Amino acid sequence: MPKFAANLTMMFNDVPFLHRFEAAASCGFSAVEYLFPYEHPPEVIADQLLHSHLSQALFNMPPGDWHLGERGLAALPERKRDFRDSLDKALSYAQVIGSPLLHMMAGIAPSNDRSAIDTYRENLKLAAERTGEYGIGLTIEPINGRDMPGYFLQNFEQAAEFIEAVGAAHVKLQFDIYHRQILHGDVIMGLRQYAHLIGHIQIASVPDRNEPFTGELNDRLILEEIDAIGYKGYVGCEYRPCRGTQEGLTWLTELP
Ligand SMILES: O=C(O)[C@@H](O)C(=O)CO
Ligand SMILES: [Mg+2]
Repeated sequence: MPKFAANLTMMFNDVPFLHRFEAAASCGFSAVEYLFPYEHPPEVIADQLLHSHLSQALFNMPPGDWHLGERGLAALPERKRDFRDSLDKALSYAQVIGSPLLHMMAGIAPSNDRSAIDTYRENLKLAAERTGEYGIGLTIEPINGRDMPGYFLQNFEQAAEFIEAVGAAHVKLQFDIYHRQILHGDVIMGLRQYAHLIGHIQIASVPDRNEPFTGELNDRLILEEIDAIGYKGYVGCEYRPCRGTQEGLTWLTELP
């Protein structure tokens, strides 16, 4: 079976963010991910990781103003300056925290708009160069438009084209099984097709984004396939626990 990372944005929400590291470790996790660390100094987060003996799997670049509905800046032609600043901030956090991966969110923009596409390509190239200098991997993730209406990157094939056009080995696909199923279905074929591009995987039940093994997918087969394609990274548990996080972890403790 693959190794798992607790997603601290969605899991352990009964305690404040900085307490979730210890909570994850006490449930047996050896790694964590979350959307954004930026409300806390990176040194404080690095301390939490150290004290809880956890590795950082990944986090996202600053998304713009989340409360105003922004969901990333990479495809926004009028926000190129802000994108560069967000990249700088993410890199400085990733260095202190020790994150091997950064996820670049695209933002809300029409997927077929020429200027959004050109901006996204340009920003992806810039982010690839900068992360490369720091020895950090970069991911992009197709996200379904039901959860994130108007999100620019809603297609796995388009994501693969963007990655291949950059042609840098550290630029990878974030394969979120939940989004994949909602966007295209055919999860196992998707894992096989994009095995060479996958840099990070996340899992949740479909359609409710709860614990794996509670939705419409055969999660056992999917986890076996993740091993079969030779994926060695973490699988992020990016789901909203149905009741308590710890009580809902039987799917994980009962895995062979
Ligand atoms: O799937 C998701 O929603 C996340 O992985 C993310 O990065 C944006 O919310
Ligand atoms: Mg995800």
